[in-house]
Amino acid sequence: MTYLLALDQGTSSSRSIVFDSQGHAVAQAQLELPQIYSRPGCVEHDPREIWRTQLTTAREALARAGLSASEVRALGITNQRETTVLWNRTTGEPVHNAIVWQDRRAEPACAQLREQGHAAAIQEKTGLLVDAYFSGTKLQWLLDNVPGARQAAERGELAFGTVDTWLIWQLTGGRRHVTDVSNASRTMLFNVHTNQWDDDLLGLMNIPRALMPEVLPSSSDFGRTDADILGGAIAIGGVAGDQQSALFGQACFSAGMAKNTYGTGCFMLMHTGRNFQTSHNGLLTTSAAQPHATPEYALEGSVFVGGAVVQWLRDGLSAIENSGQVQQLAESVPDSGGVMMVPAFTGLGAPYWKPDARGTITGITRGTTLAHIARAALESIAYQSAALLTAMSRDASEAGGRSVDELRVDGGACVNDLLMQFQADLLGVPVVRPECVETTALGAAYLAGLSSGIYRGTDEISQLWRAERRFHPTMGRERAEALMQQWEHAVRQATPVDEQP
Ligand SMILES: Nc1ncnc2c1ncn2[C@@H]1O[C@H](COP(=O)(O)OP(=O)(O)O)[C@@H](O)[C@H]1O
Ligand SMILES: O=P(O)(O)OC[C@H](O)CO
Repeated sequence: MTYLLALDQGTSSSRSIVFDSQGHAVAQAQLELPQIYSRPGCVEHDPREIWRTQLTTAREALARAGLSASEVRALGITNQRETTVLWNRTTGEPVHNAIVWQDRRAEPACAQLREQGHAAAIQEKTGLLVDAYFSGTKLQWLLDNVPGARQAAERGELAFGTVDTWLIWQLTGGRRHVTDVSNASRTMLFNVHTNQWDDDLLGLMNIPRALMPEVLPSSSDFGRTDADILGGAIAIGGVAGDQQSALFGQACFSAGMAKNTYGTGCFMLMHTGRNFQTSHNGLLTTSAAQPHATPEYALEGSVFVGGAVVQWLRDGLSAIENSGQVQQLAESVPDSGGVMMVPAFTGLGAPYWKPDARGTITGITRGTTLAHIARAALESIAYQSAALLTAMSRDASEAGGRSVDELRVDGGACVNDLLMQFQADLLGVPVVRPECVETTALGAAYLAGLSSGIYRGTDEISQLWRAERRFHPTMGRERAEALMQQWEHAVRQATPVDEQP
């Protein structure tokens, strides 16, 4: 049997999974990553902790699988995206904590870019809406605020990287400073048409080019691990940002194929093939994981509060003791009894982009019980995701592309059958849960398997993808559309008057 090791460095934890070449998880290990909330609106990670936790889990996963490094054909890396690390090339020491994707400190720099009228050109080149979410203005902040950083950067002494780049630097003992196109596409510094760093964008954000890593296709030679790190050298053959990696792990390789990950938030991506499509419906365009040098794209939308609404039922309302109980409670009533919940705890993300919206529960009557609220909470995950799919379908049809005919799902909350059935009902297309829901890590393993010759092409990977359960829509379209209208009405109620259209 041939094995692949996937490193999955997420926001809240570092995980490593050993897969066999058939895509079955053989062993895994996971460690939590400490979050550092230095000031309101700021979220940081210690880059050394990122490395320590990742390395520990990689060693543990290999030990649990009973494998030595020489029995692993290749290693793939997938990671939380946009999170920005800056370090000294000679000492390998970070000059500051990593600035995490959720961190809002770069908003003033983004406001300036918007006021100066650069938003349209940035969207055209990068596919992104100008926002503090992306790495470019985070890096600009570090150069402007860490004493001596700008001068050191101009002397070529520093290196910038997203988390993949930082991990590869560590794994190769500082010999490789590289990233892949899907991670580069989240920096707001990368031209997704030419697959090159963009000098105009680097100039706009005042970033010396000497800081930037080499960009490679997602399935490439990213170097070999130092022999003493994992007990032998392993080829690093695949790298992708976590959402693009999940799209790859779900075998969504062609236009119109889409996946939704139901974690703390929800991330929906639809492949658009080789067509770069600018969204007119509140979505981002991003580089898909690219096995070859040819650019491939996806539309992406994110929901800030997905499974987190279930955590709120558990921790905020004490309505359940663990997330698994939500289904039983919600199923104890036939429907939400007209209750609608909009979990805009931190505003609303795509496709609404309402930062000042706040959570609301509407439609409460004397007969409303906790079960109705639990059901409405669960349904809110599906409503938000349905709004994303509607936006994607609009974008696709405006561009004359293929619309989605099934939605592949993964992430912690996709185990909830009630949620998946309601999702299918709202969408009017089947929702399909694969046998392996570890699709993020699996995507990175597949990318590594391609470059190391285990798979001849993506067709072979498509053959390995297997559905565990298919949820077919059973609700009439009229009813589904009426429910979506009620949802949109509830969204307006959750939105401050000055943000309403
Ligand atoms: N049975 C369930 N029904 C609904 N939500 C669930 C269920 N089990 C877990 N969740 C939710 O899934 C989320 C965790 O999923 P996970 O993919 O591990 O998230 P992340 O990668 O964002 O940390 C939590 O928000 C949790 O509330
Ligand atoms: O680490 P996750 O799963 O929360 O994903 C983070 C995303 O990549 C942010 O864009």
